[in-house]
Amino acid sequence: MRVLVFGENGQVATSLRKRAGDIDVICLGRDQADLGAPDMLRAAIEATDADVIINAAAYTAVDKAETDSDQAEQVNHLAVGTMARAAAKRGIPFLHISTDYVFPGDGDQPWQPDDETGALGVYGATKRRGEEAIEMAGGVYAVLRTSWVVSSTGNNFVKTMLRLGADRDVLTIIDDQTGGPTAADDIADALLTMARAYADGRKDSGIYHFSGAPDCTWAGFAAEIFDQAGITCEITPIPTTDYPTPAARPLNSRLDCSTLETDFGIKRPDWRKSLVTIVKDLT
Ligand SMILES: NC(=O)C1=CN([C@@H]2O[C@H](COP(=O)(O)OP(=O)(O)OC[C@H]3O[C@@H](n4cnc5c(N)ncnc54)[C@H](OP(=O)(O)O)[C@@H]3O)[C@@H](O)[C@H]2O)C=CC1
Ligand SMILES: Cc1cn([C@H]2C[C@H](O)[C@@H](COP(=O)(O)OP(=O)(O)O[C@H]3O[C@@H](C)C(=O)[C@@H](O)[C@H]3O)O2)c(=O)[nH]c1=O
Ligand SMILES: [Mg+2]
Repeated sequence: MRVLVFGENGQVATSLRKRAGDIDVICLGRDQADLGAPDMLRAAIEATDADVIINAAAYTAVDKAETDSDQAEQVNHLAVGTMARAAAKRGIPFLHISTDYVFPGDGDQPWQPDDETGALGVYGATKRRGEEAIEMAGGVYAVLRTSWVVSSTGNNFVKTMLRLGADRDVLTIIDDQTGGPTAADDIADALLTMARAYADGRKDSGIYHFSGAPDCTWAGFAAEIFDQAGITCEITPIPTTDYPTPAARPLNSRLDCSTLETDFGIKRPDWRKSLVTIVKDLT
């Protein structure tokens, strides 16, 4: 089985190669497939002999997107539509990754895949338009919404905490945003399981949720990171209102992941176990 991946150096693309096993995973970097160049995307899909396509490339700089919205729109929406239409034309199933930031974050109930969206910022809004473009393309697809992605490569909260925690005696960390930290390796495993089902003939399309368990706040996440890394750094829990950022973030990022288990047998992984490997790699 062969999988064509858009994205090469990101957290999830790196994990897809690492976790491929006997699956032939071919990653296209910016030089081979720039998401700003629709012709390159169409040409790559027209030429591929892959059984499944996964898009692991995205504009993920949440705050920067507020002032760089044209670029975020191109990468997270327009390019995704181009890929999905080209995949539909070839009859190749298209797997895509989206985010908890498509939701407004009110309430305290886990979001269901068919709940009404309402992004608070440009990043989330462009990611939602990308999902809609896939739904409209008419092919076989699955969108996997995940949250709080961490790994031993790329930029993420674990790396930031290991860096800041080593330097400071005290850190103020948001304690009223709740969600599920998710290891890129676990996302890769989920996507490869899904890819296998589609390569084996699955025809049902849909949006699914996938995040690590248990849900926690960023302060709770930081505490576990410091604990595992043996870092002594006091955490002062703060409300979001004390941490102003260009983009607003959802307070409630809990994702109900049950349909992924029903349809694909994929359970929520314990992020604390996946974190052990990441902390080991980074320390
Ligand atoms: N990070 C997170 O916390 C979360 C991420 N997600 C989603 O998961 C998916 C994977 O995210 P993650 O692996 O963390 O992302 P990263 O930011 O680690 O990687 C994004 C990748 O996209 C590539 N990319 C960006 N712009 C372009 C472009 N114009 N042309 C080609 N490639 C481009 C980057 O390439 P280069 O290396 O060359 O810059 C990079 O390899 C994304 O869809 C994201 O929205 C969902 C929830 C949380
Ligand atoms: C560095 C730092 C961050 N924080 C907070 C800010 C923020 O709410 C939270 C996490 O910081 P980040 O910069 O990692 O947040 P952010 O980049 O918004 O993370 C998001 O990225 C996109 C791509 C997604 O799709 C989301 O699921 C989510 O993972 O921690 C503190 O409270 N104190 C600190 O010292
Ligand atoms: Mg970030």
